[in-house]
Amino acid sequence: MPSIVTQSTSPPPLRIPSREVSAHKGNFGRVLLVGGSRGMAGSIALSSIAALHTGSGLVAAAVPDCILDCVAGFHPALMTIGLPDDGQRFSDAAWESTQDRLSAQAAVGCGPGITTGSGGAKMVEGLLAKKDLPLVLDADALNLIAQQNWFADDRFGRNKDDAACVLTPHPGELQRLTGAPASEVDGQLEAATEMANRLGLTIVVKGGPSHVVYQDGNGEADVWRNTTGNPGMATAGCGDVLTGVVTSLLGQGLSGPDAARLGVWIHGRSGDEAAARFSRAGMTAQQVLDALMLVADEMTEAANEQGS
Ligand SMILES: NC(=O)C1=CN([C@@H]2O[C@H](COP(=O)(O)OP(=O)(O)OC[C@H]3O[C@@H](n4cnc5c(N)ncnc54)[C@H](O)[C@@H]3O)[C@@H](O)[C@H]2O)[C@@H](O)CC1
Ligand SMILES: Nc1ncnc2c1ncn2[C@@H]1O[C@H](COP(=O)(O)OP(=O)(O)O)[C@@H](O)[C@H]1O
Ligand SMILES: [Mg+2]
Repeated sequence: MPSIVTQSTSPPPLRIPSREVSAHKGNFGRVLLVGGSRGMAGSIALSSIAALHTGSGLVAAAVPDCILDCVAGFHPALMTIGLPDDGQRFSDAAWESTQDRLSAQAAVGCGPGITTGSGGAKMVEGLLAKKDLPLVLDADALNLIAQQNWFADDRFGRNKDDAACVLTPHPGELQRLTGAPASEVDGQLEAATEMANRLGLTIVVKGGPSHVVYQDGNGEADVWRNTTGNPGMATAGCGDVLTGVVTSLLGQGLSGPDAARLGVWIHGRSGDEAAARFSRAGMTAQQVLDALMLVADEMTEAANEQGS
């Protein structure tokens, strides 16, 4: 088991450049969040709005057309793309309708609320195969990979010339992916380390605390332990928020390991701010989302550090 590097609660593990006075939306990336279904429209909305609060310039949610109006209603700045559905969730035609939009995206996040139907499976398989596209996979996208056993061989592995691919499983999803019991933290980190090394992925093992497992360039995986966050985040949708945060940071040009570590750190900071302003028992993913806009500048270098 590789040694674990524990992050200080402050400062963050890294910082992104402060914003130039002349900045425009294009400087901060256009990203796409793909998922949602009837009954789980909130998940993809949480991910998409989290990307906006993490600083993305442009964010669109690609959702089953049957929930488009619902998702669009969550935030006026969010753009929405209605994809073919079966009345509940993506139909098999959804992936074909998505492909020609991907070249414009700096990063894609997929999985929240997508369910494990065949339309979602075609979407996830297509995204996994697009190795030039920075990608975050969460929730049912991970459950589909487990069900289809897509990680049994190296077909979807990414080498150092490929774009980043970040997985964000909670322990239940990681158990489905690797067989390592959700109750055994060391076993799960070892399984994540094996997958990170074999497939060139960055893996966020979510929990209290979360860990990020990633290849550090000399071919061996490192394990990084986060120290922000609190049990108040054990509430529906907090993982969906993280998916949007990491997707946004990939879209702003960070590597997989950097986007995952900084994303987990700022996500936990938002959870801590939400707990302080409300309560651990009473906070929801909405408050974590709202707190994100309060702490987001903690990720950037002070202007004078930039000399601007
Ligand atoms: N408002 C919404 O639309 C929401 C939609 N969601 C979606 O619901 C779908 C299912 O996700 P869920 O995570 O709820 O369901 P899962 O079935 O994946 O996870 C729930 C089960 O996994 C295990 N598990 C989860 N976290 C664990 C931990 N930290 N330690 C040990 N075991 C753990 C437990 O057995 C738990 O009962 C996903 O697509 C997700 O995006 C959820 O994110 C909740 C909010
Ligand atoms: N006890 C805890 N301490 C710190 N963070 C936690 C704790 N419980 C849950 N979290 C965080 O909340 C999020 C839960 O993710 P997930 O289970 O995918 O939620 P959902 O799918 O409902 O959005 C993860 O980022 C996890 O690290
Ligand atoms: Mg989740």
